[in-house]
Amino acid sequence: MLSARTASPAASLWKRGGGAGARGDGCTSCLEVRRRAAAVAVRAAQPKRVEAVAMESAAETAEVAAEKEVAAAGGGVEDKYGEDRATEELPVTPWAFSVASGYTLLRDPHHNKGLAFTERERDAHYLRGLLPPGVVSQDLQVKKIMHNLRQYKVPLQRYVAMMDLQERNERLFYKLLIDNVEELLPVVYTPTVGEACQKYGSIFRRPQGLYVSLRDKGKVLDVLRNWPERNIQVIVVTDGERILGLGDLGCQGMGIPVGKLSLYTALGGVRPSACLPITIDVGTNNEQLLNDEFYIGLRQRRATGEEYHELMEEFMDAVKQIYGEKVLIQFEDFANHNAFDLLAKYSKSHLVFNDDIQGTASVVLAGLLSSLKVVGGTLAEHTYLFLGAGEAGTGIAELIALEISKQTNAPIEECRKKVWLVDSKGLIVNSRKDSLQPFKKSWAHEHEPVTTLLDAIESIKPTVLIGTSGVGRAFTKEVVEAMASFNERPVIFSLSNPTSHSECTAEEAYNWTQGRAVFASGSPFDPVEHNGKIHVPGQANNAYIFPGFGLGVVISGAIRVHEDMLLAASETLAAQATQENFDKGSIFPPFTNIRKISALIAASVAAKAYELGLATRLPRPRDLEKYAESCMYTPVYRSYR
Ligand SMILES: O=C([O-])CC(=O)C(=O)O
Ligand SMILES: [Mg+2]
Repeated sequence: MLSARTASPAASLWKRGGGAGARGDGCTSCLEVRRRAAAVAVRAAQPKRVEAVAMESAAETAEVAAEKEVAAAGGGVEDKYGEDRATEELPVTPWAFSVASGYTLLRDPHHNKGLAFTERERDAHYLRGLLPPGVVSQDLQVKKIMHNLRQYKVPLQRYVAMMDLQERNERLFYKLLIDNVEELLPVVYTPTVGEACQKYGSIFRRPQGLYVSLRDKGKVLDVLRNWPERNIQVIVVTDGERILGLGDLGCQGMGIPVGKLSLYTALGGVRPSACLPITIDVGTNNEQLLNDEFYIGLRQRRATGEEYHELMEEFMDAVKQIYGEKVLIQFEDFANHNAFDLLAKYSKSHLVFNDDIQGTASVVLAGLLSSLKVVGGTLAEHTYLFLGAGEAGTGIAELIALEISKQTNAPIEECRKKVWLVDSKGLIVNSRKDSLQPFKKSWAHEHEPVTTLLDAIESIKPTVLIGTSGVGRAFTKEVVEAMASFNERPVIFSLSNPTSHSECTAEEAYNWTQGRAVFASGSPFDPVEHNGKIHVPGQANNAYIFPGFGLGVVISGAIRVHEDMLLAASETLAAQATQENFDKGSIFPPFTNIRKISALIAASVAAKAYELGLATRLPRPRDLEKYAESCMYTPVYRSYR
């Protein structure tokens, strides 16, 4: 049993409960109390952590109390999902705890409210004098921080300010992000997160995720145990080898899992404490970083082959051992040569999802489905040409073929023939088949060799051109004009990230097609005026998909990801684009509606998981959309009375 210990001189006894967990009533709050009590007991088995645990569990109890309040007031109780799993898995033990208060509370980002602590809370939690007398609302705090952020002219300064806020006051960070999503997405996500990763060593303040390095081989389980949260639902993991289109950034790729998971919470409503960012450090081949005195990772060239795969295997086993089989593991920004193999290998034994292959595919398919409402025809009636045959290119190509097959009942091999890919050596054709990497082989169609993109366009005459090459400005004026010469409304997607790697800019796409292009990009572009008309380019970024997709997986307790779940997500997103969006030039709904969209995506993904027999959360909630919404984290402050 964990005895209550004072975490700091200012800590106070909050509540004591002998055997509360043993009570048999089944209300949600009680389940939550039992789960947390059990989690505390498990953590208490690690003696040196007792103090931190006492603080944490007690502070969490404030949330539990607030949840009870919300429930008593007739409001929804958030964070319902995941409780059953924890209560199932962890033993129930009598317990007692104390709460962090005073100075410690102000420095605990999960519970700090800064000047928003009320007079009563200041009295109850030894905060008098530690704060200036002014009491402000959370809305005013948001207003002030937005005002301050807008003073910064350099995007990286905004990024650092946002990270500082996340470290200082988590709920305020998420409130800011949710309330100002269109303005702040480019700060915490692409393009700024790319620059942040490049300079991560210099701007590094506090670790925001878990680092698993080659040095931890044989001890990965212990490393994972050091993470303070037990009830993890989503992990985003990278090995930093292909960060956006920026290449190998080694250990500094950590900015990506951190950014992706903050969107899981802000856009998809997964609790921050259920999210775990991880970077696997096997070295880097980036000479500049190896010679950078501020580099934070292992100073060695990348481990490959057996050494690499042994570490990955140990990691994947450890995750399953600690968090069970219902934790979603999102692979992010691995290089092609590992990404496909890892996905194929672990999709048989783990709940895995590759955002760059599957998430990007799902959002682009959604973009294509809604483009059809503008350009006409069916998916099968169009011809697709890709520049770039890596994770995104082949992932999107496969999902297009799958959807065509679903719509037409034609065999998938036939449907693939509608899709052509160009890589660094030219058009992927049959005569190259023997020398192609395995993931490219199914795209080697019968055609004479063609070496340039322009020649491929002239020969194939695609109606849709998609850039997934990572090569900035690869869609030249000639390329875009060629597309416009035989298409009334050429569909052109420049998907590479960050903005500097986009195959063409929004302005170029509209100018070179006399405003006729149906354009979308991976990173955001500002609206463009062409001949008096304002075009608002859509952002075909996987951020539309993965937060809702992950929520759907979590709330259904799915144990595997199936491609039909990706198709369901695409169709749901596509259905959200309205005529009003099309009139403005975008084939996507604005990000301002993203939480609603995420709930819809979650509901359709969960419905598919139930249909496929992959869901374990039973009974199936009757109204999945309402259920998804009720599960979503909201960042309003709890009251600590
Ligand atoms: O992070 C993004 O903006 C999209 C993505 O997954 C990538 O480019 O690798
Ligand atoms: Mg990515």
